Amino acid sequence: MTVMNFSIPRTIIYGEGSLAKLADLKGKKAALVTGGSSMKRFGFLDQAIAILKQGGIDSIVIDGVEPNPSVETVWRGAKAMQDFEPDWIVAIGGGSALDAAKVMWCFYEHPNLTFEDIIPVGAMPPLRSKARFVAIPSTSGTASEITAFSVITDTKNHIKYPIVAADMVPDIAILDPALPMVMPPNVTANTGMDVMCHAVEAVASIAATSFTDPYAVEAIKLVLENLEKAYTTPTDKTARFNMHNASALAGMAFTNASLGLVHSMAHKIGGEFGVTHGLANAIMLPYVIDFNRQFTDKYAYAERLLGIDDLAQAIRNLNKKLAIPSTFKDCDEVDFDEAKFKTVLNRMSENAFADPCTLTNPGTPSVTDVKALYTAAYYG
Ligand SMILES: NC(=O)c1ccc[n+]([C@@H]2O[C@H](COP(=O)([O-])OP(=O)(O)OC[C@H]3O[C@@H](n4cnc5c(N)ncnc54)[C@H](O)[C@@H]3O)[C@@H](O)[C@H]2O)c1
Ligand SMILES: CCCCCCO
Ligand SMILES: [Fe+2]
Repeated sequence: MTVMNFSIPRTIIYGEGSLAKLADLKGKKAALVTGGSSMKRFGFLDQAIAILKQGGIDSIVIDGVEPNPSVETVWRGAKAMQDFEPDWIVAIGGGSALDAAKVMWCFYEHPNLTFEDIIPVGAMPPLRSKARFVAIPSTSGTASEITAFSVITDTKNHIKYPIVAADMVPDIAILDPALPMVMPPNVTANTGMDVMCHAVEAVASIAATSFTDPYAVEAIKLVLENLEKAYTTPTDKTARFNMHNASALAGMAFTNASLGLVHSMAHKIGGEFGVTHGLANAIMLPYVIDFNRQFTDKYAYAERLLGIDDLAQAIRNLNKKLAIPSTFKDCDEVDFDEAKFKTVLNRMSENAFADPCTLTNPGTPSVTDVKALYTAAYYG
């Protein structure tokens, strides 16, 4: 029997009003990292600055983190941290902001590293010699507030790299449902289906254990019961609270069990076309479940526990209620030009095959299998 590890943040603070707990941080200086538009617009960024000040902590803001954050953005933030020398890093926003902040933190603590140095799984050197990390998610969600992962895009080769390092698990996660409550319906839908995908892929993962399955199955249950409500009634506090917790629960599962082929493929089609991560996951998830059934009975395990007949069909039904298209061809979020799709298909399939998430897929696909799955998800 091999030695296993199960790690999650030391402290997870959740529920209405939990943002105020920032006042309990002990320290002198904090660097706040955010995308900036929604957190500024809805006042959460100013609230965080004021609460930190109450606790005696001065802060700077590193904003402008873009969706699918780039290496350039990470270096810009790391430089600002090297100049300010914070003892806390407070990331507030969506997964893009939280992910960018994690790698900024790494380059703040290790300024001589290159991005290529940290691409190999587990290659990042230890963190926390200069700062500790608080993550405050505004989407429900990528669960970057829980995970040992960060996804950064190399704009030179259009590849999204999942960076994997245990030290990147935040010290504190603050799950205040007031933040995701202001998400517009399309962001609610896309990020909510990312939660579903995290949970389903974690259950089917070859690294799934009795430590991870309970979190993953509970997350699937909460998404099935709450996502449509959060989408149709954005101010429903119970639905937002349950979705925000579902995101973190799924995160506790997949930060330890990792994911599978859907995420590998979502990373690479995201790098090529810029499609939103959760939307790409939502479109592809049913196709990959149908493909993976030949390798695993874990979908049937989850169906029995949840009392549902066909998980892939339940996901197709939920996608429809969330106005998520069943194919990339019908997806109007980005221009999925057919000629470009055909041109990049081979490269995208090879890159997805090489993505770390493929390692824990319940079965090993061939590059031809990946191409066939992209094609099925493109045309239907
Ligand atoms: N680290 C991990 O474990 C992990 C897991 C899954 C995905 N990811 C990565 O996370 C990124 C996606 O993050 P995301 O899905 O949270 O989206 P995001 O951070 O890219 O944000 C999407 C959009 O929603 C807006 N937004 C965010 N919160 C909002 C709110 N409360 N109200 C209104 N608008 C809001 C943002 O400004 C942005 O325009 C991708 O790069 C993906 O690869 C990381
Ligand atoms: C190896 C796990 C990487 C997780 C990335 C989530 O998009
Ligand atoms: Fe994801």
